[in-house]
Amino acid sequence: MTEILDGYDRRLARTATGELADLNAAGILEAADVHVATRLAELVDESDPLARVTLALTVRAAREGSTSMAPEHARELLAAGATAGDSGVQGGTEAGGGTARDGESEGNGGIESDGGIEGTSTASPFELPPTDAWLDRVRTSALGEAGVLLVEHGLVYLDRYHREEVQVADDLARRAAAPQPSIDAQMLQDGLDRVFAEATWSEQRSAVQAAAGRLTTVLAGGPGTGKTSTVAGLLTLLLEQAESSGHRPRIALAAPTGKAAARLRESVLGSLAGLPAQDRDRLGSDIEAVTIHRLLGWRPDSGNRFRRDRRNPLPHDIVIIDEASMLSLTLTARLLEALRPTTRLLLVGDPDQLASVEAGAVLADLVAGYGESGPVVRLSTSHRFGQEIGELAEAVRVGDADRVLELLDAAAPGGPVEHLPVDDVLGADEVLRPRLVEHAARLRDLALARRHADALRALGEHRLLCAHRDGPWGVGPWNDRVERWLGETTDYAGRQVLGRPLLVTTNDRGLGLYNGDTGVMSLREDGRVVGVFGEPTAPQVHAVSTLGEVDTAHAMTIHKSQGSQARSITVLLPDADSRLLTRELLYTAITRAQESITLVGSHEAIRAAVTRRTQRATGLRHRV
Ligand SMILES: Nc1ncnc2c1ncn2[C@@H]1O[C@H](COP(=O)(O)OP(=O)(O)OP(=O)(O)O)[C@@H](O)[C@H]1O
Repeated sequence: MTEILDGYDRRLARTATGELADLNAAGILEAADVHVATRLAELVDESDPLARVTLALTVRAAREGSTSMAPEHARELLAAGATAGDSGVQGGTEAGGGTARDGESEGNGGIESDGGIEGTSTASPFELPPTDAWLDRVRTSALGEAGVLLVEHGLVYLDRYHREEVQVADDLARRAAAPQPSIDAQMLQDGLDRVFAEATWSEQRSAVQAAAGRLTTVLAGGPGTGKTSTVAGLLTLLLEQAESSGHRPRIALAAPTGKAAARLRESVLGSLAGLPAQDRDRLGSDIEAVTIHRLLGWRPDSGNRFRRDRRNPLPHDIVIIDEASMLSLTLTARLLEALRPTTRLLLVGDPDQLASVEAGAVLADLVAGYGESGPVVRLSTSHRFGQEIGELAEAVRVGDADRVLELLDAAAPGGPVEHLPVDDVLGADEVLRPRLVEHAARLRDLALARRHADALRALGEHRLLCAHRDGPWGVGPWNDRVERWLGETTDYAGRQVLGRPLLVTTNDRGLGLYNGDTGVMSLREDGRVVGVFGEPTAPQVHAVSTLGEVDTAHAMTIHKSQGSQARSITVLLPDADSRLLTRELLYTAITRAQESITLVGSHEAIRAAVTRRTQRATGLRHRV
């Protein structure tokens, strides 16, 4: 959303001059974009204003999740800025739909404006030449000559992301060209007949068959399509293959977040439990899943480099990465370079979900780039949802807004799918208040009774999800509202401590708590207030004084909910013109629900969400 900033807005880069200052004042560039671009342009003595603007727009694109800048997006962005500037209207729409990212919903630097930003300055639209001439000028500019900016596939890259995209594509190509693992075909067939004996498992069976003979596999599928069952089946059959060689393969299970890693371990163990005894026992129960950062080994001197790399690769024979939709380009590059040439890699995830917080949309790119060929194996039948949620999720996934609205209109209140078609958020209070207060009160009662496992179980019963952090549809006000309602409804006045749902916002490896983990404030036997986290089967109890940064989580953002599920989900959708409202966001929210989903928002908001795609300019899909 393009905004006109007033002279006191913190988003203004005070030292900016010329065209960058104008674009900053028009709200097209943030102060950070201007600072980075100015510094890099100074380093190479760039004198061409067009090259400086291109650089700043490329920095902006990276901040918004793209690995490169697409000229047509930039053109639309500037045109929207000019419109906003001419009319002095605050908050024009961003044509071309820059990517709505976590940074905005999470940090929300006022994107959903809190009002009060006056149109006191005017946007000075920067005249862009025709695209070919523009890209030629970038190529021959000082920034282009110095390799700070690169032009390829009609996109403009910052050097780092270009390098990483090329590396990822090269590493994948090298792995595809290398000799593939040899397999005892008869043993594999016998194993598949045992593990996936019933006809309903044919998709998983084909997936394991394909993956068993490959160094790299991308296993793509929506929720409940049997991805974990495929992973469990593949692992046990690969272990069986290795038995005759006497070498037990080393296996790494990892995910981009700690929460997803913990869930991966639980679900692989759960899937193993359903296998015949001989296959279940082969893997054993001492499997561990870790974050990719931990797998690669943190380095205190670098946020982007790891102890494991080409010179010091991972010792594992099989590396499985779950929730691969959250993989950024940089992390993928680091992961691939840390694999030995003979290590099998299985990337598992749902390409239709929200992409990573950082630049890149690796899983979606690989699936789009390879199509149905190459290393991609797709699972398409969901075995988890009831029919209603499954149909709704599928209609959203394919972008059929009419069908989505038809399903919502036909849905009965109290059923697995529910729609509260309100324009004004307060219009939903009557339905939401009892639901939210009941859940919060139950958490509080269980905490008071010191029933930690039950409190964690109750946490997974319901979740309120928002697109934004702030504003009327945001997490902050809804957390406050639930606490106020709870205070009004019960004899607990003021802010509630016991039973307060918690969301961890930083990684604490010492405590084993990770960004995105959820827990409950509870009471220990000795009467101390503690935070309880983890699985109900094995609650982790930590004194409140030892906890790092935690937020209240009566409500949480859809971004933060990625990788987790709840029995029932309520989603607050913002106004139709919110740029965060995209198909990927709505799909991710709906697919968090195991048994029931309630969408709160107008028909226009739902239509806008289904039709607006997250647009990330990335070149990986053209390279693979
Ligand atoms: N082909 C199948 N036939 C019958 N049941 C299946 C099949 N595939 C999966 N299931 C069941 O569906 C449920 C979900 O499967 P699984 O956990 O493997 O899916 P998933 O894709 O990993 O889900 P998510 O990513 O949402 O966790 C499990 O209970 C599993 O036993």
